[in-house]
Amino acid sequence: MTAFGSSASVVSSICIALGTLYLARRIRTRRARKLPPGPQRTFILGNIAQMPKEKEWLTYQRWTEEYGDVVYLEILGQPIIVLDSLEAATDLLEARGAIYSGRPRLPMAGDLTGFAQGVALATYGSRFRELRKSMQRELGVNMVQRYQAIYQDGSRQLALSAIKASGMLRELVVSARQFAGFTIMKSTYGYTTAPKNDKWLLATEDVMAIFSSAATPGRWMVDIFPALMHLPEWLPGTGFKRTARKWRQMNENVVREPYCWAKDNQDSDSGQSLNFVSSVLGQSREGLTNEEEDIAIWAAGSIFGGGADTTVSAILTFLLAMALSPESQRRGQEEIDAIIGRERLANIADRSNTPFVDAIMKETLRWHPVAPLAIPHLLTQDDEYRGWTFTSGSLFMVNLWSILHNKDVFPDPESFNPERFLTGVTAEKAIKTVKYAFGFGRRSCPGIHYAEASLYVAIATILATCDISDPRDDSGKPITGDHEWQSGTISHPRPYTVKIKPRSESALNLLQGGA
Ligand code: HEM
Repeated sequence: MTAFGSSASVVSSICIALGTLYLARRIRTRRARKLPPGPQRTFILGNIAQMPKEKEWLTYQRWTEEYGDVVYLEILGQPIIVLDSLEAATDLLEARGAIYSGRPRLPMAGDLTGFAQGVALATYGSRFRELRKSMQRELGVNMVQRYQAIYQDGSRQLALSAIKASGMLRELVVSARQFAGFTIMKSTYGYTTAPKNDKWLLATEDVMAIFSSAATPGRWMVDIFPALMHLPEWLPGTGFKRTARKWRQMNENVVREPYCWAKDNQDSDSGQSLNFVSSVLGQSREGLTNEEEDIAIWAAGSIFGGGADTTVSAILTFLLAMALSPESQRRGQEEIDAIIGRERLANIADRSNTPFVDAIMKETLRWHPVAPLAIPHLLTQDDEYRGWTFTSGSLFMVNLWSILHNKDVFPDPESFNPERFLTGVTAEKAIKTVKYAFGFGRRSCPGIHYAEASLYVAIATILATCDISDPRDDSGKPITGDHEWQSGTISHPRPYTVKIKPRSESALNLLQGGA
């Protein structure tokens, strides 16, 4: 698929010429300002050639050692500032959240394909606030307790399918996806996904692949020259508009269809009252206005968008960590045996009584953060910081990976060590810092309580019932220490296998019989 047809028209040539002049002017203006240090830039292209293609977090961390914790980059005139310390990230994204909470505008993915209707790419403004309010009301720490039975059901299925997937490369990922899909679709819409090839999960996977293509940096000319968005579709070279129209329809379908299903089924046996949509609908006797319904549809859709891939990544990181760290696994199992016993499976309330298992979850989120660079924040007003001037429209990336591998807070950061949250002089600081795995300020993850509750139940269920061992990479070689993680906003471990066996016959019975 091409982003911009090969018959690149006169129109695009004019746009490129005008755009280039515009960029050159912007760059000249900016040169007069005091900017943070960063790698040497070239005229117009800026730092394009130096931008890392994989394990970006390591390159940014290396640049920090050279230039300091605030690094300035520029691509085609777009300022990008990398924040590599907790101090800089909280100073700007939290303390000055009122002006550091925008999101980059992605004309292809956001405007044309419609992803900016969801929370993660929404422009910072009144609609965004309504979306966040709806999510925060329904996903608060107490509200997620109502999904208890769903987390438990999903976790039993996850443990059983992980046992079946033992030693297999692809099936483990399928099990983790099924867990995320089941828990989210059930708690958001009351819909029970099919054990295999569920129509909505398949459609959602297609739409997530569309998002990856639509949001690929540099792929779409319209992302560089947003004015192209307004060209009519009949003009040669505007194939991207037809592609976007088709994609938009698919995107709208995956958020609207389950919502309509939930609405129709909320009083029947299959649609439970304990789901996000029925709860939102239940708050209004007269029915929702069109605006309220739009918020409900996209807030619900954002749960899948924000929660599915992140959960998969965390589960895969946890299983690998357990295979690589048998001592942590054994201590987690012993704690569960002693506190919860072998007669039932874990629930959310057990979390406060099982500090080591809770620490395994925290360490999973720290050891390799699900979103190592979070999602870029956009500055919406000129600002000054430590004597530097940042212009409105600058993008701010936080190197979460680096913050969560800071040796002063997390000594020996490469090793998986849940103990760091329980004892030692840095434990308190470690607990405070690890919450930033969910991002910063007004854009921090609204699913934090949901994610922690579902991950805790899944981790505790697997530890209680399974033994995990023998990690191998995709070529069958044993993994002994280092393993690689893939690039992307959501980063997964590179494909691997582990052996997963039931701990005992009674553990298997518990999984098969339900708690
Ligand atoms: C292990 C699980 C998860 C992790 C580590 C995680 C982490 C993050 C991070 C780092 C961000 C970006 C924050 C920023 O820009 O400063 C984010 C945003 C977001 N997350 Fe999560 N997340 C997880 C699970 C979830 C779940 C379960 C949901 C839904 C229930 C969710 C919904 C969202 C949404 C909607 C956003 C966009 C927020 C906005 O732009 O205002 N996430 N998440």
